[in-house]
Amino acid sequence: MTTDSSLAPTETPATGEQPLTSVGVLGARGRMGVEVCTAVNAAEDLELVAMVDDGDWLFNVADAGAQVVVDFTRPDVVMDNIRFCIDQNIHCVVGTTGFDDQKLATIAGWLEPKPDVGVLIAPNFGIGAVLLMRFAQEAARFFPSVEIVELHHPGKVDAPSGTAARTARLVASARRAAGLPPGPDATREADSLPGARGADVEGVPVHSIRLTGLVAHEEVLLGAAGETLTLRHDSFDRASFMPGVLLAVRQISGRPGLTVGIESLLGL
Ligand SMILES: NC(=O)c1ccc[n+]([C@@H]2O[C@H](COP(=O)([O-])OP(=O)(O)OC[C@H]3O[C@@H](n4cnc5c(N)ncnc54)[C@H](O)[C@@H]3O)[C@@H](O)[C@H]2O)c1
Ligand SMILES: O=C(O)C1=N[C@H](C(=O)O)CCC1
Repeated sequence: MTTDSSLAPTETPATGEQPLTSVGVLGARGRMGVEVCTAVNAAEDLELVAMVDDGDWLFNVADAGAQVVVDFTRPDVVMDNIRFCIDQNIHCVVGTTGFDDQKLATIAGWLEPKPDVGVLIAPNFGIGAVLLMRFAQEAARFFPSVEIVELHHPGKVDAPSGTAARTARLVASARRAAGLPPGPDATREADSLPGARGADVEGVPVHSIRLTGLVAHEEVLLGAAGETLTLRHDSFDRASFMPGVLLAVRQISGRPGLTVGIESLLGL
C-alpha cells in the first residue's frame, strides 16, 4: 500500500478559539467519501487531515493525528477499519452498511478495554430516513400487513439496503412487543418463482430495486382492511446525509462505547 499525495487534505479552516477536530475519511474517493470530504472542508470547526481509499496506507489517519475517522467503504472491509481505529484510540463514525447483531457484539467487545473510544454506526444519516424508521415502528402494530421497498442507484454494493434491513428489524420488534406475529398476514406459499415475494428479514418482506437515476429511497407500505398507509423517504442527493454525518463527528468524542443510529443524537 502506498501514500497517495493527490489525496492530501485541502485548505485548513481558520483557527478560532475552539481547537479544530481532526477528521480522517476512509473511502475518500467513493460516492459518499467525496461528499464527506467536501462537508468536512466546509465546516469551520473541523479539519480534514487524511483521505484514505483502497490501496492507500491506513496508518495515514493515525499518522495525521485524526481524532475521528469517518468510514464509507465496503461491508467486507469495514470491520478491519473499525478494529484499527479502536486500537489507535480514534473515534469512528461509520456509514458503511452490512452490520448484524454478531458484528455489533464483536465491536462492543473490542471497545471494552477502551472506555474512552466511541464508535457510531448508522445505516442512514439522513434525518428523513431516521424519522421514517421511527414512524414505521410506531405504525407497525396497527396494521396486519407491512412490506418494505427500497430503491437505489445500480452501483450499490449490498441488497437489501442497510436502512431497509434495520427498518424491517425495528418493525418486527415493535410487532413482537405488541404480541403480534412479526411478519405480514400474506403467506409465501403460493410463490411460483423464488424471490418473487422479496427477501425475508425477521418475517418482513423487503423488496430491492436498482435503477439508473435513483440515489436512495425507501417505502414502508402498511395495510389493513380498507386502507393503506405509505411512508416514503427520498434522498435525491448525497448532501442529504451530511448534516447527520457532521452531527455524529461533532458528538462522538462525548459518546464512548458503541452507538447504533443517530436517533439518540437527535433526541429521539
Ligand atoms: N449510512 C448512510 O447514510 C449511507 C449513505 C450512503 C451510503 N452508505 C453506505 O456507505 C458505503 C459506501 O457507499 P458508496 O456509495 O460511497 O460506495 P462507493 O463504492 O462509491 O465507495 C466506497 C469507497 O471505499 C473504497 N474502499 C474500498 N476498500 C477500502 C479500504 N479497505 N480502505 C479505504 N477505502 C476503501 C473504494 O475504493 C471506494 O472508493 C456502502 O456500504 C453504502 O451502503 C451509507
Ligand atoms: O447508496 C447507498 O449505498 C446507501 N446505502 C445506505 C443503505 O444501505 O441503507 C443508506 C442509503 C444509501
